[in-house]
Amino acid sequence: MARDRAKPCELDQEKYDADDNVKIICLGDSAVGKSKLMERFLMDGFQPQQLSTYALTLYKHTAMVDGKTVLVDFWDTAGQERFQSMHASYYHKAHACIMVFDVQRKITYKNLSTWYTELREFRPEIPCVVVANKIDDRPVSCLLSTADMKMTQKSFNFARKFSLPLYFVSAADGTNVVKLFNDAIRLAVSYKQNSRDFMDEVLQELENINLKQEEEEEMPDKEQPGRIQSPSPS
Ligand SMILES: Nc1nc2c(ncn2[C@@H]2O[C@H](COP(=O)(O)OP(=O)(O)OP(=O)(O)O)[C@@H](O)[C@H]2O)c(=O)[nH]1
Ligand SMILES: [Mg+2]
Repeated sequence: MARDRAKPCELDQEKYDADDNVKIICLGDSAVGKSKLMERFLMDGFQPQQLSTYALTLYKHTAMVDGKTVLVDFWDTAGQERFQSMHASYYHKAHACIMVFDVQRKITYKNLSTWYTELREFRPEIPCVVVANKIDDRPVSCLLSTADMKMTQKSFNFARKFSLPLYFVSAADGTNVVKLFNDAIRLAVSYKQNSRDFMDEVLQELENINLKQEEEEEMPDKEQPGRIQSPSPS
């Protein structure tokens, strides 16, 4: 964020030149590591201080997808109970969702179903990925042992139940973070390009009408068909 704030002009230029833009939202209980994951991806850093997101932080990122510039808005919100039912505008026109839980705290895994139900109320069709964060806290070899693998599959079968991709990541050491975010961006772009979501079409239509009106207001002298033009002095 700080980086983007320091270069507002460049950002505007990028926005102007971008081939596309997408919105990706992040959901999950408080302290699962939503903000730290964004920090790791966007700034390649990790400050282990314990600051909860107050209400909403918007991170802007430019990505290249198949040779095209894509502007990505990452929306990060507080997962605290007092905010647990998100305002509808948080979901508004989102193209993908990253849903995070903490492998150390079972309750954050259990609460995924509440987050998922709310997500689907507002965005029934957008791609959603499930993220098991903080795998650095437990030995990775443990996750890979046969016995533990069974436990992992059994206890984390939420993703399988809803056919959602599952990523084991660590914001602290960076494991899988770049892959997670790059995949999420691709899913968002592909959803935006291919979706036949009715609400999206209606909203796009309204936006086009507004743009047309704005253009007409900006160009009042534009030649109107059938209008009589006074001869210009030669
Ligand atoms: N060990 C370890 N700690 C992590 C990891 N990711 C986050 N944390 C720690 O978990 C705590 C919460 O991280 P945040 O990113 O602030 O959590 P959040 O989901 O944004 O929380 P809210 O803003 O309250 O919703 C911090 O103390 C982080 O240092 C990780 O991958 N490994
Ligand atoms: Mg946060």
